[in-house]
Amino acid sequence: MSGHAVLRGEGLTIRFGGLVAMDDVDFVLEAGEILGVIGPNGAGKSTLFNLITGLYRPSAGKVFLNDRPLNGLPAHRIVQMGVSRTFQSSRLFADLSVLDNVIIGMHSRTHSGVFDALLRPSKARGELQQAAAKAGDLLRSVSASLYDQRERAASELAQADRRRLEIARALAAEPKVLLLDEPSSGMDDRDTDALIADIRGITARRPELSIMIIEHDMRLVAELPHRVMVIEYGRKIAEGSFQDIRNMPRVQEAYLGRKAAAHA
Ligand SMILES: Nc1ncnc2c1ncn2[C@@H]1O[C@H](COP(=O)(O)OP(=O)(O)OP(=O)(O)O)[C@@H](O)[C@H]1O
Repeated sequence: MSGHAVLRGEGLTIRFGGLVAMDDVDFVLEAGEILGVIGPNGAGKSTLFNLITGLYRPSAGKVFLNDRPLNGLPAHRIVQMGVSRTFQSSRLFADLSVLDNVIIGMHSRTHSGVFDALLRPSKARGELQQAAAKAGDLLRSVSASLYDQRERAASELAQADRRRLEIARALAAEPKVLLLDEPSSGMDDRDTDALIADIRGITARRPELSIMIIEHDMRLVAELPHRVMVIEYGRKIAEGSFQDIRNMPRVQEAYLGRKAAAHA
């Protein structure tokens, strides 16, 4: 890690009617860092990602990418600037091939549009061929088994491979920051171990990539993130190494309830 803040949130707040889903949250993500985001169901974790990626506009507060404010920018512009994400529920194009799903993830980096396709088809075709080669390389670098399945429709993949493909597609936009929303959901222990190894492989090849990862699987949270922040009722209640935060009474209460934590 470089100590340089790539992504920063200041005083992030959002209200939905009477509900304060995010309440004055500050965070910093350093270059090359993996930051875990944990908290009970409904705590506001996905809301945080939605605020960062421009799907939600904060009621107050700001997000900066390398000191440039992201507030008010449309979601596609934020992807172009270097923040990409996966979603809790699959957003893959189910009928398209694995390779085509990755090529679509690259579209913010390819320059031919509809007019090029109509008026300068050879240019568009050339770009597409390059994109296919690049998408193949990317798939291979994320997972050899995904690469072997590159011609299959996304809908035919096993659940764990779909999750891998979502990560590959998000990486296709060549992000500086990757946001992973519960990547291990629906996975058994074996798949989760493979996912941990995949993410390690990704960061080994891209040491500057910064990752925020929302997770419920504590094995993954214990192994991957350098630092973990804990959210409850839209507020940040703790931050530190997994070893530090796991024993904090405040964190145990959030997960177990006050009485149970006292007996834990
Ligand atoms: N668009 C919205 N309109 C109204 N309420 C919303 C909206 N988005 C989120 N919320 C509310 O904000 C709160 C936080 O939701 P969020 O999905 O961020 O929680 P979470 O921590 O990601 O939960 P989980 O772990 O179950 O995925 C919840 O009470 C949710 O109902």
